[in-house]
Amino acid sequence: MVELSKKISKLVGKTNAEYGLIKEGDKVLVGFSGGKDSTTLLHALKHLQRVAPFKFEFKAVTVTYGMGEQIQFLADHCKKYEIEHEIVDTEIFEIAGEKIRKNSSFCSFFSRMRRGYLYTTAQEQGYNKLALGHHLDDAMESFFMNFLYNGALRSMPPIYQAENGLEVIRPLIFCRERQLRAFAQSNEISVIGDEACPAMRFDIKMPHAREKTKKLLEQMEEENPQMFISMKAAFNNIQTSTFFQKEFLDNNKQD
Ligand SMILES: Nc1ncnc2c1ncn2[C@@H]1O[C@H](COP(=O)(O)OP(=O)(O)OP(=O)(O)O)[C@@H](O)[C@H]1O
Repeated sequence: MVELSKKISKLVGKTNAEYGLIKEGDKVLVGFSGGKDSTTLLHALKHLQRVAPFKFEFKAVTVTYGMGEQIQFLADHCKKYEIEHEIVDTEIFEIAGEKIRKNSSFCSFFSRMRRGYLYTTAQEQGYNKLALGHHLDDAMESFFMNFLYNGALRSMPPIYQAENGLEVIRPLIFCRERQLRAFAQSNEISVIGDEACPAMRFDIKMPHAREKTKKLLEQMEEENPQMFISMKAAFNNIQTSTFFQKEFLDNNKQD
């Protein structure tokens, strides 16, 4: 059996209760890339199944891109830990090559297409939730990328509804990336590397904005080790009437 740290299991249980992520009778499809995040997610859900006072089922699904990925070890991992697993083979790589050039849009194309396959698989097989392995560092990176490069204040919610009614959930959203890395290392679980997009396994560089944002956050945290605590609190303390957007300023009174 794997050792899940108390910190991770507590955080996942708390997040689950606070946001109503998984409930009695849910059927949850788990996006399993084989990276440290989704691998931890599988084991966190396995643990939740053992300790939660409600029953739910889940299955891991790996989407391949038609890039000759070697993923037998993912199937082996799931078999070893008695986790149901399915591989959905696609030709995303070929379609991407035809549609876009080798630049940063490659990564968002991959992720949109992959999400599409996961939504369809969930819908076709009667799953009502899709769980993804995003964590707090992902949410903060996404916030800063949108803030600094895309002109939007947006991040990654713990739960949202996709167009087809499927609920997408992020049980690890309050875990730090380093906790997930430590989980994989201490259990000697082999995982796929941390590339921000599958194309990077080949000859495509990490998108400029993402790379810059990651570095920026690292530097900021070195100077202010409490930074993530404050940022997490800020995400729960959104004062919309202090910005420039007109619809939030109607009848705006401030002390
Ligand atoms: N090929 C895939 N098949 C199924 N689900 C995937 C796949 N790739 C990513 N996902 C899901 O989407 C989430 C976010 O993907 P992303 O590539 O941004 O994360 P990541 O940091 O590489 O995570 P991980 O460490 O789990 O690979 C993953 O945690 C996982 O749940």
